Amino acid sequence: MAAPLIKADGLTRVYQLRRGLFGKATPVRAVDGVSLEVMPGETLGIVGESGSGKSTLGRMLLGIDPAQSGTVTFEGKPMPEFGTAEWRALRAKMQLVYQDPLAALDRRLTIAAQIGEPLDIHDLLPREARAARVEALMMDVGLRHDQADRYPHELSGGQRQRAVIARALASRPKLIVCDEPVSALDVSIQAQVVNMLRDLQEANGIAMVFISHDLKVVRNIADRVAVMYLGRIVEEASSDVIFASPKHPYTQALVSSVPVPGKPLTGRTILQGEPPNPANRPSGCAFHPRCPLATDICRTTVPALRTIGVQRTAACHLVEGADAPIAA
Ligand SMILES: Nc1ncnc2c1ncn2[C@@H]1O[C@H](COP(=O)(O)OP(=O)(O)OP(=O)(O)O)[C@@H](O)[C@H]1O
Repeated sequence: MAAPLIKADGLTRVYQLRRGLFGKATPVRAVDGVSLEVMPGETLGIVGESGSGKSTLGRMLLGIDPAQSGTVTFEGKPMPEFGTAEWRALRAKMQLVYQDPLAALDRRLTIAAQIGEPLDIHDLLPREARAARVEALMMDVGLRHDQADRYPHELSGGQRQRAVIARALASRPKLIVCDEPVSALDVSIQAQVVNMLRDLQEANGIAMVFISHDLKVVRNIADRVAVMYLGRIVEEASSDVIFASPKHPYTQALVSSVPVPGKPLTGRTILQGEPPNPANRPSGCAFHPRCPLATDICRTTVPALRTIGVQRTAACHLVEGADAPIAA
């Protein structure tokens, strides 16, 4: 079997949340013992409500946010420490695209200059070949030739994100982490940008971690989906399995809120209660205060992430058909 491109083992990140200048610091476990793998060319969707730790996990995978414990390996080697020469060299192979293209772009540089930046930083192409590569990248993402000399503020939000994606592709990365890449865009163009990303990722065999709170978008792009709740993965399976037969009550609630064209929204499971506060983690299963099925064990005992059948893992006491717990 092929080896994973990137592998995370037991990743944990704790922030100290301080209220006011002299307030007592409260530890927030933004990411709590997360393990995952992404195969070359595969797209892993990461979903969950705001504050579930998706962005922190994405940054940790790229080595931008350090782990308190746990490891990341890329192509079988440990992730070098952030900021070192080894880490910078590896950045050509792993890119980040996040929500706000205006913040990601330098407003004083033209679009063509910025798309070509990685080629210069990593010294990837002779000067003569650079212009042609930038032009090809612009075409790939659907930008016009005459937009090369424009500045970011002269483009629409969608065009800016296309430029950011072209820049991310310039160094021929093996992995792109996309953190809510279309959430800030007009709904009418979200699908276009997602379809373009999927086509480019498939054509170039790039692995992708696609972070989003929007399950409609994830369904359209991910091969596999990991569902996060309060810093932990609570269910993971292929996209088909997650959307056709979610097992964890949290996943069921998320999936049932996704509209399916031509189907009325009946039988929906509405998520009860407040979104969770990571600084105040409930005992037992962190989802139990909102879970319609919670029993005594859910209030007292943290459920282990277990394999369910052959294709799925889930962390829920009530899911049946479970095999042995996965080793922590
Ligand atoms: N730099 C930081 N300092 C302190 N706490 C942080 C920091 N970054 C994130 N957190 C906290 O960690 C938790 C997880 O945040 P994170 O942004 O990773 O979640 P998310 O699922 O991506 O949410 P969103 O979609 O709102 O960005 C939150 O409670 C957040 O407040």
